[in-house]
Amino acid sequence: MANIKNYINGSFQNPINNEWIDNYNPSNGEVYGQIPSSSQEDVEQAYQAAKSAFPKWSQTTLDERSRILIKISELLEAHLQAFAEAESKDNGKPISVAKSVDIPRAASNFRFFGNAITQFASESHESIGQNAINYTLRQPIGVVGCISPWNLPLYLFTWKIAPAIAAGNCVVAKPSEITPMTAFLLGDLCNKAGLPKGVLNIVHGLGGTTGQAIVEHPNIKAISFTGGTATGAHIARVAAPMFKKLSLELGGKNPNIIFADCDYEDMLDTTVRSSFANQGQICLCGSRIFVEAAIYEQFKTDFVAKVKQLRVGHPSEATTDIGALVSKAHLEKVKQYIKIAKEEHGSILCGGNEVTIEGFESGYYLEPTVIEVQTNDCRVNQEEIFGPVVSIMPFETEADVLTMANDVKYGLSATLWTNDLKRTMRMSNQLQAGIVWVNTWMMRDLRTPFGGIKASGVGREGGFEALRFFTEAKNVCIKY
Ligand SMILES: NC(=O)C1=CN([C@@H]2O[C@H](COP(=O)(O)OP(=O)(O)OC[C@H]3O[C@@H](n4cnc5c(N)ncnc54)[C@H](O)[C@@H]3O)[C@@H](O)[C@H]2O)C=CC1
Ligand SMILES: O=C(O)/C=C/C=C(\O)C(=O)O
Repeated sequence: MANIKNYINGSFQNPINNEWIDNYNPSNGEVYGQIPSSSQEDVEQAYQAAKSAFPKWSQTTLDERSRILIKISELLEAHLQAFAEAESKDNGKPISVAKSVDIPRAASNFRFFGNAITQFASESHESIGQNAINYTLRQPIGVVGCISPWNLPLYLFTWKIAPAIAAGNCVVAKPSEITPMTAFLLGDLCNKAGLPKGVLNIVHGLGGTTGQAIVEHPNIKAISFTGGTATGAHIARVAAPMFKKLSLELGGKNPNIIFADCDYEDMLDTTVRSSFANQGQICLCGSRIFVEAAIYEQFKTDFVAKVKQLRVGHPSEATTDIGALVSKAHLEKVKQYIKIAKEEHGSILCGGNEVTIEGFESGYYLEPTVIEVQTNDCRVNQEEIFGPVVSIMPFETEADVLTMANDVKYGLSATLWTNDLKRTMRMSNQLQAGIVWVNTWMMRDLRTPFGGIKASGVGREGGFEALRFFTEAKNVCIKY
């Protein structure tokens, strides 16, 4: 059994209440370890450790903070294989994805913010004619909370804790209880890299108890959260009256808009990826595909043919394109949407069924599924499914597709396929999304603002936006 412990004040501890949660391997449906079901007392201990570490860490030079973060990055790279195997086992994603995407990006997050903090500058404003100069300090907040989801476990966990620590804060962090393993393994690397004890504290447990205790803690002054929109709304209700800073990265129902003048083969390959990467469990996946009528039938034939070639298999097989979904409950949720699609008179063009993998019959496998819908105004097009399921439908005009793309409660990302520059400019301006990709998908530059509008969240992560979130601006005005 692979048992996990809390990482508090630089050491590994059992939960005070000695209560545990089973940890499942999605590839075979078996329990393979236990994780702490931490209580408010554990969160308080983590908070106290963070509070004690803060005076020194907040005064640690930027060079030293940078050195430690880059060292963590190097250690992650040195342990790539072990971390990728752990991530794949915990989450069900193909090991190839964990090895080429998740763990390298986690390492990049530390390297990026290790470098970024040395370039982070504050502003000054000369009050001309008033004999005064203003300068703005960017001070760390103190103890901050970071709560992350299960779809990109270490990738998103480190996307929060790296900027928080770089900016001089101390952190109480909680990974998803569904995928806690790599966050647990990270603690050891932090010690090896020389991160002072108490700067990062990792408390495991359920959202409604452990997560809730972080959000409710009166002295944890900022919360950075990624996860479902309903949970984000709940966190906002708890945290807002306490005047906490909030960064909420929530769900998406992203349009993938394909015009007839696009580079067809590039579009086709990328659309398969943007639909089904990570079993479709990425908030940025293009789950609503709109295709210009002139190429709709051709696209439908070619897309379905390519999707049928995707191999659903055990995550450890090099040939696997689609691994297991993250949990039994999530598999059931996604299957429920396939049922809803049929009730709504959608046509299942391919997929729609569970897959049994020999030797792993209790794993959570589902065929990649393409549903042809008649209207954007159906549940399959309006609600986040977050699995290997996409819808397709044709459109006639730019105005029509823009209306449909925006006619959804979410506003995270949008992808546009066209070679028409003026159309690109018009549509990029009008699409209601925090991120627009044109002729590409999920091309990431960590300096760029990342986040959504509408029900997709509040605030931006990435680059200096993240460092601004994790600092308080204080203006000093000096009259001379
Ligand atoms: N980034 C995204 O867009 C993500 C979206 N989702 C969506 O959310 C749906 C539900 O997935 P869940 O695993 O239930 O996500 P969730 O939003 O409940 O979980 C995300 C994190 O929040 C924590 N959490 C839950 N309740 C909390 C609370 N009251 N206070 C503080 N922390 C809390 C969880 O323990 C986990 O660490 C998915 O089916 C999917 O549609 C899920 C994961 C990521
Ligand atoms: O920062 C990125 O590159 C990706 C972020 C993805 C999510 O926030 C998500 O899928 O939840």
